[in-house]
Amino acid sequence: MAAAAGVKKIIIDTDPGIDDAMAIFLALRSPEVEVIGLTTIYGNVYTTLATRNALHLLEVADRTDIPVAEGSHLTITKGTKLRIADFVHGADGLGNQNFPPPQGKPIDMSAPDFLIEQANLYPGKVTVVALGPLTNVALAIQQDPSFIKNIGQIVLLGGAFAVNGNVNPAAEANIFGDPDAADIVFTSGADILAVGINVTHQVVLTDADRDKLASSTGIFAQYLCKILDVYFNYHHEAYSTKGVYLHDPTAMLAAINPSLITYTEGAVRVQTNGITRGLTLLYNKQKRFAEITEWTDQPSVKVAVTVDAPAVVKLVMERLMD
Ligand SMILES: O=c1[nH]cnc2c1ncn2[C@@H]1O[C@H](CO)[C@@H](O)[C@H]1O
Repeated sequence: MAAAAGVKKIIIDTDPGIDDAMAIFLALRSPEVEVIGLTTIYGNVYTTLATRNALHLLEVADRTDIPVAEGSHLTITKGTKLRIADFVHGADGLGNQNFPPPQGKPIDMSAPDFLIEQANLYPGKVTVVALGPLTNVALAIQQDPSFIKNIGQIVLLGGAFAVNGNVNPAAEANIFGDPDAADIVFTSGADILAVGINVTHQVVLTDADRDKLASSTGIFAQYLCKILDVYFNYHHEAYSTKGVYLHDPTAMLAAINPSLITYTEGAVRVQTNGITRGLTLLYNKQKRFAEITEWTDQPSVKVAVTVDAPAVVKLVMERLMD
């Protein structure tokens, strides 16, 4: 599909994942962006299954023209003990539906190499929307010193800024998945917008919204209603909210239309060990500390603070029911 001028090119780094599936479909239904690739990562599922699910979702959407590049199977420190959130998304990552295996295959290039290639090809024009742990993005930063200047923006779903996490009171799942990678990304100097669960927990798709989705004949609405049960059940058990949090769709819409959120700026560091491993801490730079520390001269990133939640839910509903 040829892209019109002014359309933002995006690469979705993803661990599908039920809310990832929603975010991917949302991007495919958004005229403001052109999805130029998916890269895969562990998180909600292992990387091999994330790749399979990414290919499957593109087949459901009839968009097999979009390449899928497989990402890292290990953390950036070569850790093999991964925390996989199959209890949120089902063993298959997509609501235990036993979908047939996809026909397609990933391209013959790793996710970090694909990110670097596309950033070089369209300098300043590509947005990475990172919906899982940040290993692939950190590897791209390490492998190519010009990546941080060639990449347009990195919009990431991650962190719990001044609120409790969702893995434990300290940490949000994507940052907890690879805290070392997250710290590399936050301190890289790239143009970064972090959308944390302090924001996404304000965006709830209610049981009534789901019923409305179910009444739509749109292919995405029909497909999502099949896989959403597991995600709703998990939320009913784990939270007292009457509905599910729209983490990945909110980050996707923040990338598509930044006016849906407001943000603050400052340096972000990630705790990489101890009981607060995965904690994200924002330094607002309002005090000039005399002492030289790990915070001194760190670049500023954008951290989302408010969201127009009704507008986000409305867009999600409209575009997925279309
Ligand atoms: O309770 C949870 N534990 C682990 N992962 C979760 C939980 N809830 C949602 N997610 C997944 O992690 C990201 C947001 O942190 C989202 O991508 C969501 O799918």
